[in-house]
Parts: sequence; C-alpha cells; structure tokens
Amino acid sequence: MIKIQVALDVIEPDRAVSIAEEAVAGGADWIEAGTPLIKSAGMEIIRKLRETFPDNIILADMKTMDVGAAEVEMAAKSGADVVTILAAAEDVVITQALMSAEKYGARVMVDLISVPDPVTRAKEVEALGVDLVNVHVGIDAQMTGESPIDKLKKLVSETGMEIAVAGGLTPETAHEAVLTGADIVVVGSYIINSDNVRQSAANVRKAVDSNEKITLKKKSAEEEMVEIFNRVSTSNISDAMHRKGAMQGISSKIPGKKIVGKAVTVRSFGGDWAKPVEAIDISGPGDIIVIYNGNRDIAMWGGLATQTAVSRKLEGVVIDGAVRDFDEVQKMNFPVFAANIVPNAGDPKGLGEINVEIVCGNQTVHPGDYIIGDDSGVVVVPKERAYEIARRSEEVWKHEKRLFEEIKNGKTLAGALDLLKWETQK
Ligand SMILES: O=C([C@H](O)CO)[C@H](O)[C@H](O)COP(=O)(O)O
Repeated sequence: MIKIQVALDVIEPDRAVSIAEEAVAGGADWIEAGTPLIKSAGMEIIRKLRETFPDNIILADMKTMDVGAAEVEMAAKSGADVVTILAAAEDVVITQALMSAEKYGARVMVDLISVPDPVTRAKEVEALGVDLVNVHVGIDAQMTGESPIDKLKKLVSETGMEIAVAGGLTPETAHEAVLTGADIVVVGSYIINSDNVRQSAANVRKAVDSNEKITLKKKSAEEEMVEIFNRVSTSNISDAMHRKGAMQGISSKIPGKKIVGKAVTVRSFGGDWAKPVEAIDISGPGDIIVIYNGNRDIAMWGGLATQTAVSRKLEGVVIDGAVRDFDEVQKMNFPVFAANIVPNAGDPKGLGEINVEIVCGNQTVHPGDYIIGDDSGVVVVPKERAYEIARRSEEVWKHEKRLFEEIKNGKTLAGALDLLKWETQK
C-alpha cells in the first residue's frame, strides 16, 4: 500500500503533535518531523513523536549535509525510523550515514532536493547502498512554479529504489505521483495548513488509493495567479512580501469592494485631470488606473470619469490624490481607492504622462504591475515576481485559516504561536 507521509513543517512542537494526531486519524501513515520543527525543537520533538505515535514510522527530516554518522545516530537514538540525508552531500557522508543507520536500527532516505541531475545522482547513491530516495522540490522553489512530478517521471524507470515524492502535493498531484510510480507521497502544506487537517489527510488518502485516472485541469500561470489574488487579502500579500508593497495614505472609498488587476499608470499634477481621463480610453477589463497627482486637496477624478470607467468595464482606480462627486461614485458602486474626498476640481491642462513609472502612495508602480485593493488598503506586486508572491500569499492565507481554527477551539494567538519563546533576543 502507498504510504502517506505528513510533513510537520511548523515550528511549535505542541501544534506539531496535534496536527499529527489529526492527520493520522485522516489516514497519514508516516510522520515527518520537518526540518524547521527539528531546528526549533531539537531531538526532543522526535522523542515526543515516538512516544505519542508508537505504531507509526517517524521520519526525522535532518537534511544532513555533513557528519552523516553522528546525525543519524542522534535521530535514531531519539526514536526516528528514517533519517534524511541530502543527495548533494559528499558520497562519504552518505556511506557514513548508512553505516550509522544499520548500527542504530534506522533507514536513510536520500533527498534529491536541488540536485541538478537527479537521475544520475540517484543511480550513484543507489550504488552506495541507498534503497530509499525522495524526489523533492523545496518550498521556496515551488513558489516559482517547479513541480516534482516531471522529475519523478524521469527517475522511476531508472532505479529499483523505493521512491518518495515531495513538493507542494495536493490530492490530485499525489494521485498523479502514485500513477507515475511513487511509493511514498510526502504532503506538508496541503494537510498541515488546512482548517480541517483530518479531512485534508483523508482527501489525500482517497486520491492515493483510487485507481481512477484523474485528469488535471492545467491552468496558465496568469489564471492561477489571478485566482489566488482574488482569494487572499492585501494583508496576506503584504506578509508574503515581507511587509513591503503597501501604499501609504490610500484607502478604499467604497467599502467591501475588492480589486485585482494590472496597472495602467498615470503621472499628473495638481488637480490636472486630462491624462487620468485619457487613460480610461486606453484601458479595459482587468485594468486598474493608478494615478499620482501630487495634490490631495484638488480632485482630479469625479462622477463623469467614473461613469466612463464603468462603461469601459475597468477593474478600479487608485488615486494618490483626491476624488469628488462622491454621491455619484457611490451610486455607481465602482471601486475607488483614494487619498481624499473634496468638492473642488482642477483643470484639464494635459500635463503628465500615461504608462510610465510612477510613485503612488509611496510605492513605485510600473505599467503592468499587479494591483490588489481591499478594505485594508492597496498593495503593488511587481509583475516579474507576481506568480511567486501569489503562491507565497496563498501559503500565508492557509496558515492563518488553520490558526483561526485552533483559536476557535480554545487556543490563544500568543499560545498557538509560542510568542514568548519567539520574542526577539536582540
Ligand atoms: O521537506 C520539506 C521542505 O524542504 C521543508 O522542510 C517539506 O516537508 C516537503 O516539501 C513537503 O511539504 P510541502 O511541499 O509543503 O507539501
């Protein structure tokens, strides 16, 4: 039977144990103490998992790169059945790890993460005596769109080793991995960041055990990205960008309206509304006009501009400046994000430029950058990094969904995150 390995990539030991309990109840077989968990809690977490789950395989994801024997010994003596060593390590590290594993009654899993030629390296480690490898795309690499399935396809016919596969698996991709030839599916985020861990593990179990061929609906990166940006919040995105990207002093003027689209930028001056209004004529569905006006007390956008934007089906407008005719704008329910609302307008002199680099709300915006706005504010995502940021913000969103459940079930936020332990020491 195919094994499901739940990867406990959290840093709080108590959360790890309760997530593991729910995942095992849903059908997970192997329990992985993830690398971040081991770094946070040390070998104690292996002991704790061993004690709590006497009948499950416990894997210590040590990702050892040197001193193979000592690290395997530590993990095995703490109760691990399987210990990971990096395929990128020298051969001697792997042979030392194998000898130590034999001595202390554990198995070595060699992790092919970041190895340029996984097939060749897998054959080399097999020749060293390894019988279990992990075809793995790490979490950071997943965010740029890499998947382990293509690597798995290349490897299966080339080796007789047992093969695990890891890297952002979901029920659909876990099923595909099994059809391709995987013996163990390693699933982290999909299970551990779920608001129903047990159900998510059960979804993987069902997909893995099913003989039906599932055809994956392939979406373009752009479709996937827009779907994610619509699902997550600007707060999630700002977290994913390490707190960068948020516009200052600009807020939603039509509460409850969310926008996701590409920037058509306008630089204008002191209430001059010619260029902003001309920009509407070259924009369409999915576009967001982003305007720098340099004056927050003279309006350069009002009811007539809004009506034109509605007619051309624009996604919204973001204005580092002021808007007027607010009663009309409200009636049209068109998403307007602005710095201010005033009654007085400027003149259409025609100063400024369309589709140039601008600064709006203290953030640099280029034409085509992704703009997301909601009731918390507006964030700018540079187009070159948009896919990666979308994927990362989805992880933030999932992680918070799980935390919401834990808090509803009696934990406090400080308790769930072990805040006292993680207060900064410098
Ligand atoms: O090994 C892993 C990663 O390098 C972090 O330690 C993960 O456990 C593995 O990738 C599975 O997790 P997901 O990719 O989130 O499914």
